[in-house]
Amino acid sequence: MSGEDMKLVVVGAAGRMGQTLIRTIHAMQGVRLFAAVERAGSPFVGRDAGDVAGLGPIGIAITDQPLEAFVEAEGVLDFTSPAASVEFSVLSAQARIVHVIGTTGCSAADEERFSAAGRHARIVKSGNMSLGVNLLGVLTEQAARALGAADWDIEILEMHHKHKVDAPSGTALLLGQAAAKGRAVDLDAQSVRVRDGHTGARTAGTIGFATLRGGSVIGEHSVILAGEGEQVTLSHSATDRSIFARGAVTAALWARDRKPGFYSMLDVLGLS
Ligand SMILES: NC(=O)C1=CN([C@@H]2O[C@H](COP(=O)(O)OP(=O)(O)OC[C@H]3O[C@@H](n4cnc5c(N)ncnc54)[C@H](OP(=O)(O)O)[C@@H]3O)[C@@H](O)[C@H]2O)C=CC1
Ligand SMILES: O=C(O)C1=N[C@H](C(=O)O)C[C@H](O)C1
Repeated sequence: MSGEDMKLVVVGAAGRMGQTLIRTIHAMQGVRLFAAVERAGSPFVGRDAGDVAGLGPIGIAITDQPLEAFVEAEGVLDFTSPAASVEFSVLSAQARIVHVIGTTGCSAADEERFSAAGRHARIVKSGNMSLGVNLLGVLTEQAARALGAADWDIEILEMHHKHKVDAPSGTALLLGQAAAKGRAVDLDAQSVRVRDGHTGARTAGTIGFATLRGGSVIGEHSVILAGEGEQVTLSHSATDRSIFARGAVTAALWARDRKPGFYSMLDVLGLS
């Protein structure tokens, strides 16, 4: 275990999560911001990362040269877009460093690329980096196992801010996977992602998703288990993005001394 502060790069530094990560690194022990990256052509390139994050100047100019930053750093915190995260995973494998990926909306092909990068990098990826949601996942799996599919219907409801581009949220899918695991079924085969028009009655055993978007909502998730004459609702409300940023930094510190691999927040939190 190194006694030095872990040198971290934030990619997507000017985004909602990028700025939160910069403030969180500034406030946490054991880590320091080494570089901040935005895409080539971004108006934020060349600006002071601390200024952009609302901290005031910290002497780190946002760069559009990720590899130069990665080879000198120990970890990357990445909340960007699926295409960007795939590119960054190739670079983090080249640099053989820690890569924490919070990006959602990734395809199965993207996941294969991350897994391949995990042969050289230490990748931690999760649709939600908060302790609360990962605990909710464990509770969802237990509830789904205990309440049988013949009598209990599972619906997952989420709401996020109006800027969010993917649906269902990564968290909703994480919770759906947990419910499917509890029921020992394949989520892809059982999920109902959209309902519209004359849908017919609900098929027993399916796991339904409903998506709401509006305003500045950071993240609201509920897992509803609906039975005859009673309902169990498990839910989580995010009121501050720092919960995701603290989780991401914790994941980077956890992965620092691990072997290359593809890990989840459940591994980091000891909930797997
Ligand atoms: N797992 C978790 O706990 C959480 C996950 N998320 C996920 O994180 C992602 C980002 O969310 P959010 O911060 O709200 O989104 P934003 O759009 O605010 O931020 C994304 C940032 O990444 C930048 N970016 C995109 N492509 C590149 C690239 N190739 N190189 C460098 N920078 C790039 C964007 O720049 P530009 O605007 O120029 O495209 C933007 O600044 C989403 O997928 C979201 O769902 C969010 C919160 C928690
Ligand atoms: O885009 C967001 O904001 C969030 N995205 C993640 C998701 O898709 O679940 C996590 C969190 O809910 C915020």
